[in-house]
Parts: sequence; structure tokens; C-alpha cells
Amino acid sequence: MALIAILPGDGIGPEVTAEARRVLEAIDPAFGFETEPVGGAAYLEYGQPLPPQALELAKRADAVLFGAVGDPQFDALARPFRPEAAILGLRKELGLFANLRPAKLFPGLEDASALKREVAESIDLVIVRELTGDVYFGEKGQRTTADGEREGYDLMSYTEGEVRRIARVGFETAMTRGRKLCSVDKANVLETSQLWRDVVIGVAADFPEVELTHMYVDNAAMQLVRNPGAFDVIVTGNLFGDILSDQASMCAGSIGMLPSAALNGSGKGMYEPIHGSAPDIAGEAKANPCAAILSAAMLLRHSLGRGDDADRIEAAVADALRDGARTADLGGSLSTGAMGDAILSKLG
Ligand SMILES: NC(=O)C1=CN([C@@H]2O[C@H](COP(=O)(O)OP(=O)(O)OC[C@H]3O[C@@H](n4cnc5c(N)ncnc54)[C@H](O)[C@@H]3O)[C@@H](O)[C@H]2O)C=CC1
Ligand SMILES: CC(C)CC(=O)C(=O)O
Ligand SMILES: [Mg+2]
Repeated sequence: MALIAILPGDGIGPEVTAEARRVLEAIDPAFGFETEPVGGAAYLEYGQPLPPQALELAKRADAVLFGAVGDPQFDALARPFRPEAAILGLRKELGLFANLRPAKLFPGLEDASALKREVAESIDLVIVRELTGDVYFGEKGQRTTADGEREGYDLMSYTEGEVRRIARVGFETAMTRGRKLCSVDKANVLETSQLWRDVVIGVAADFPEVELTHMYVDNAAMQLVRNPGAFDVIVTGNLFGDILSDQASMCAGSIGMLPSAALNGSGKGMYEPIHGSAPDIAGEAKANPCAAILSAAMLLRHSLGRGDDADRIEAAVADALRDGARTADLGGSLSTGAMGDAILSKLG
């Protein structure tokens, strides 16, 4: 039976992964689970954010459910010791270059969206974010200039191979949906983006049925709130995808609603809400577990070949929301556990 690694992390990570685990257990009591601390929790216990046993578990498991990492108490540490090094390390070590971040508005959440109802209703898109390159993984540091000033730097770069493989995921995703792909870059200013655009255009030849457009990232940020329904699939780099997906979440009601799948083409994947550890609400049982529960659904679909069970979970979330189940971020008062209960009660 499938082994699911749970890496809860910090802040609300353990709170929301606990609810996702309950849902997975309800789907199939035979699933095996193993848990290891990562992030700040692992730093406190083992002196490093991604201990070898956590990485080993992630490699051994059939799929990984990740919570979130980070806490201000660790912000002064050297970068390799900061909690965020855990998630970056897992993505790199597992080769998880493709991050699918679907954003759609569940019926009933129109009023939770930051947009007008008729604009919010139209959002149903997937951001395909490159996940193992860009400024997050380029050479970085701080140095002193000849004038004695401190200078920080983070190198942005993409090889054509890296762009080609994420572009293919973008086109393939578009083929399963509305066959429209918007590649988001900043090619008017950045050489990295010019190469990105050239390579995406090259890959388009293999997907003649997909309508390809290009958009600068600043315009994309604007269009996402002006008319999100115009997008079907967005393919973009690591940094732009990170930012645009947080923005898309508020079009869809809350950052607590958006799940994600980080894939490497082998069937192995890491599944996590797009949000962080939310230190401002951690420990208060206020976190919305929907993003984590919907990430568990993506795990079933993409790593375990159980699309029907994924559909059941997504339907249960939709039913609970339709009945008015709401955590505070959605304007309600349910605790994290009560929201989990509401979803479990709809699983049938
Ligand atoms: N994948 C990961 O592990 C990520 C980790 N982080 C880390 O998380 C820490 C906090 O970062 P922030 O910028 O504050 O981003 P965040 O996503 O943790 O929180 C942003 C805001 O959204 C709210 N929020 C987030 N998730 C929620 C949920 N499920 N239910 C209700 N409200 C929710 C928070 O309360 C906060 O007001 C930092 O240390 C950061 O580095 C940030 C993003 C991703
Ligand atoms: C914490 C960062 C490394 C990543 C992030 O914000 C994200 O993946 O959404
Ligand atoms: Mg982010």
C-alpha cells in the first residue's frame, strides 16, 4: 500500500496537514504515513532544516504532503539554516521542476474574493510555475563594492533545457483544458526572459492546437484582477509564478484555498498549499485547511493514480463550502478542525 510522507513543518503547517491526513485516512485506511520534522522545527531538533532522514523519507515515499516552513525567529540565521532551505532543498533534490497551481472560485465564495462577484466568478486557471531554477537557485550573496557599499545579488538564469521542459508541461496542461497557454515573462527588459520566450515559441510547434500568447509579468498582474477569466493556463518562471499565484488566490477567495503539486515527470510529487506558515495565526486553530486538503486530492490524482478519489475530495470541499462552512479567512468562524469535520462529513 502507498506510503505517504508527511512533512508538516512550522506554524500552521502541522495544523493543516493534520486535516489533510484525516481526509486521506477516510479515503483509504490502508494508506501508510510517516512523518518527519522539517524547517524551523527540524532546526530546533537537529540543527538543520532538512535533516537526512527527512530527505530519505521523501525519496522513499510514493508521495510527499508538505505543510509550510518559516518563522521570524529564524530570519537572522545563515541562509542554509533557515527553514525555507528545507523546501528549496526538497524541490531541488527531488528534481521537482514543475509546479501546478490551480486557482478557481468555489461556488459560494464570491463574497470572499477581493474582486467583484462577476469578475471573481470567471477565475478557473492553472499557473504552471517552474520550480527549480531562476533567482531562487542562482548564485547569490552579499559583497562590498569598490566604494565600500554593501551589495546584494541573486543571479537570474534559465537554460533552454529548463525552459523547454516546463514549457512542455504548460502546453500539455493546456491540452487537458481550454487549449490556451499564456507565457508570462519580462522579455522587454530581461535576457533570461527573451530566451524563455524564444524557447516557448519553439516548443509551440509541437502543440499546434494550443493558442499561445505572451504577456509581460506586470501586465499579467493587472489582467489577473481585471479579467482572470481570460486565462486558461499560465506558464512562467519561479519568481513570477510565486508572486502571481498568491495574487490569484485572493481572486479565488483566500490564500487558504489554493493547493499545489510539485512534479518531476516520474510520478513522484510533493503536494503543498501555496501559502506559508502564517506565524500571525499559528497555534490559534484559525487556519483554513482547504488548500492542504485539496493538495491531498492532487496527490491522489498525480502520484497514486486515484483520480476518482481526488474528485471525491474536491466535491466534498465544494459541498462543505456550498453549505456555508467557513474559516475566518473566508468570513466565517469555524476552527481548522471544524472545517476539516465539515469536509469529512461530505465525503460519504
Ligand atoms: N511553502 C512554504 O513553506 C512557504 C513558506 N513561507 C514562509 O512562511 C512565513 C510567513 O510568510 P508570509 O509572507 O506571512 O506568508 P503566509 O502565506 O504564511 O501568510 C500570509 C497571510 O495569509 C494568511 N494565511 C496564510 N495561509 C492561511 C490559511 N491556510 N488560512 C488562513 N490564513 C492564511 C496569514 O495569516 C497571513 O496573514 C515566512 O517565514 C515565509 O518564508 C512563505 C510562503 C511559502
Ligand atoms: C518559501 C519560498 C521558498 C517559496 C514560496 O513562497 C512558494 O513556493 O510559494
Ligand atoms: Mg509563495
